[in-house]
Amino acid sequence: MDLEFRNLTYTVQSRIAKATKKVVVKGVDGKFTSGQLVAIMGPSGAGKSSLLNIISGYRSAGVTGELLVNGQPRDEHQFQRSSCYITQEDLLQPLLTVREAMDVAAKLKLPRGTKAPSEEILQELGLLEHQNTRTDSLSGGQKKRLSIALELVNNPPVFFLDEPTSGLDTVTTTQCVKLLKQLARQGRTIVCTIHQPAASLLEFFDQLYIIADGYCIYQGDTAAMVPYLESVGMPCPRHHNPADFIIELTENPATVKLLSQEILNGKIYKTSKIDQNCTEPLPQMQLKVCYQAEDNAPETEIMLTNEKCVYKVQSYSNTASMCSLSSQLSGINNSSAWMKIQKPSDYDISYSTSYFDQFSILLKRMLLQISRNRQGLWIQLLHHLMCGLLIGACFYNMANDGTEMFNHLKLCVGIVIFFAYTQIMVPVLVYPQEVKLVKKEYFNCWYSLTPYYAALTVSKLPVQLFCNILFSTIVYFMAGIPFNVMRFITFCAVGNMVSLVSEGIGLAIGSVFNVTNGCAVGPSAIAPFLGLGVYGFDFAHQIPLIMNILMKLSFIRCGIVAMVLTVFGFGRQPLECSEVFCHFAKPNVLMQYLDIDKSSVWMEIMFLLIIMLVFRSMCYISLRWRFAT
Ligand SMILES: Nc1ncnc2c1ncn2[C@@H]1O[C@H](COP(=O)(O)OP(=O)(O)OP(=O)(O)O)[C@@H](O)[C@H]1O
Repeated sequence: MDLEFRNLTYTVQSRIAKATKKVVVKGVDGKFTSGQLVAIMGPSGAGKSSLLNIISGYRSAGVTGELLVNGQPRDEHQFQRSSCYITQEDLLQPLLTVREAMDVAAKLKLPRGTKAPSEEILQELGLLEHQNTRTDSLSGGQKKRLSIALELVNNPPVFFLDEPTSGLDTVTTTQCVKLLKQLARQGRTIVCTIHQPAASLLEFFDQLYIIADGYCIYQGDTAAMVPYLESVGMPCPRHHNPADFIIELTENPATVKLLSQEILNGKIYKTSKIDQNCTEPLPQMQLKVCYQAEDNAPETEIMLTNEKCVYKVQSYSNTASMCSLSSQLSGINNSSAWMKIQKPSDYDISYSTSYFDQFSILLKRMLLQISRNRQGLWIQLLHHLMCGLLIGACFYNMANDGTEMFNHLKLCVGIVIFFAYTQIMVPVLVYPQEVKLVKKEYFNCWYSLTPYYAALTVSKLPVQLFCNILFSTIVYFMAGIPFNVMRFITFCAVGNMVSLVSEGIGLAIGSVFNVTNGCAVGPSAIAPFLGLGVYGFDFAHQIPLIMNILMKLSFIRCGIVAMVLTVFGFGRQPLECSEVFCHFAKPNVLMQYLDIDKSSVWMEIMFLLIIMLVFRSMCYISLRWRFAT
């Protein structure tokens, strides 16, 4: 696939000062041809990653200009299916072995029943002997190769890599670039950003695209760069690394301007080969092209090129004959091109697997990861056990004492606050990192967001429900709440609902913000709900209307009301009274006093359900929004 971009501009807006705009990429042109290993180079902050993100489609907000594939305006969805983006950070699913990660990628990316080429790819990339190693135990170079291997599963023709050699030693860097060269030689377009490569490494790249201060200052064959610099009066000294030299030149803004003008900001391609334009097919070069379309491949690409000119099939419909004459071909100015033969019936830009398959594959993967996170499981279990015992001990055998009305309330409030605070912290702290990984997989068309989100929600339930029920059971029996099947079930259900709402808030925060100080953000997010929840028990008659409405939105209030109604409802007998008179011995007196006697536990649970759906929808929408930009 040939990639082309014209007049590409990328503008970012400061989040703090909205009026401040910065143009990061400034109206550049360029073309990356298939079968070539292309390096985007430039000094730090020049706009390399930004350019790569734009061309790959990883970033679309603030971008203007034209993006073309094989000379045609590109369809972003289709392009995403045929390209992949490998981030600078090695984003790999933790707690899986190399082989498991490959198998999951193959199941998600290939249609059901297709033989996964995992073993061949691992062999080719030198990872077969590490197939049983966990991804988090791999070395930097191995992680990079695994990132490439995962994307190779469905054999995309275009690879984008952001700084694939960063953090690697010289030997590993060379191995990595050699691998990329090999992939390019197999017919793929490989584009990567790279910091000043050593002279020996530079030779591996076929094409260089050099950017400085958002302008293109060189585009062309690697071998043509030194002669070009010489031709503009900037000869590279002998024994000097040309990559270092051109980067050094960018220190002077006037030189950047001059070089950018010379290359017409990327409109010109400098080549070391014989440069000859071919606009018409040459009759004497009539040739017959025969080919065999691969059965499983939705499309087959054939490049026709010789030293002088390159041809492309303009339109080709008769796939049955598998042959074509060069009279059907027409030359394209000054560029190499691909002959693209599509099998219309196989042409499909949707996912390779159904939503249900994606959901079940992702669910299995998540459950496997959860089950392997032994430390996390033990911490969660012990936390619920210890807190249950502690709260149970504080309110030991008080639940049936008519003289202890305020303790009854404290018990209900304490349980709700425990669930609210416990569940918000984990997603706030952990989810931002997961979002980056999910964005990579989503962008590379492994799966759709809906099955992912459904799997995420379901996968957390078993452990969460088990721990919550364990906590509720301990507190229920230690506090001495009289046993009643419905009361016990509702008691556990209310706790679980509060915990699910709280987790939803945590996910919504984690999906929007990359919070480094999540320990502060989690409690702060709960605080307004807590304030409104407690305010709601200020004997509601005197509460202004607006506060009345606001406090009804507090899930903590809903949780406390539901908990009180559960503990004192379901036909609860009058409490024991050890004194002459206990004002609150009859449960309905307490409920009247709290002004919740007309409330229904089922209504409160329904409110909790609605609030939970609102926050979980917010998380889903924010993920969609983040992934779309
Ligand atoms: N979202 C953004 N908001 C503000 N500035 C941005 C944003 N994205 C990029 N920039 C700015 O644009 C410039 C180019 O950034 P980019 O990351 O593309 O550079 P780079 O060439 O890849 O640098 P490096 O090699 O150091 O990674 C930098 O000055 C950066 O601060």
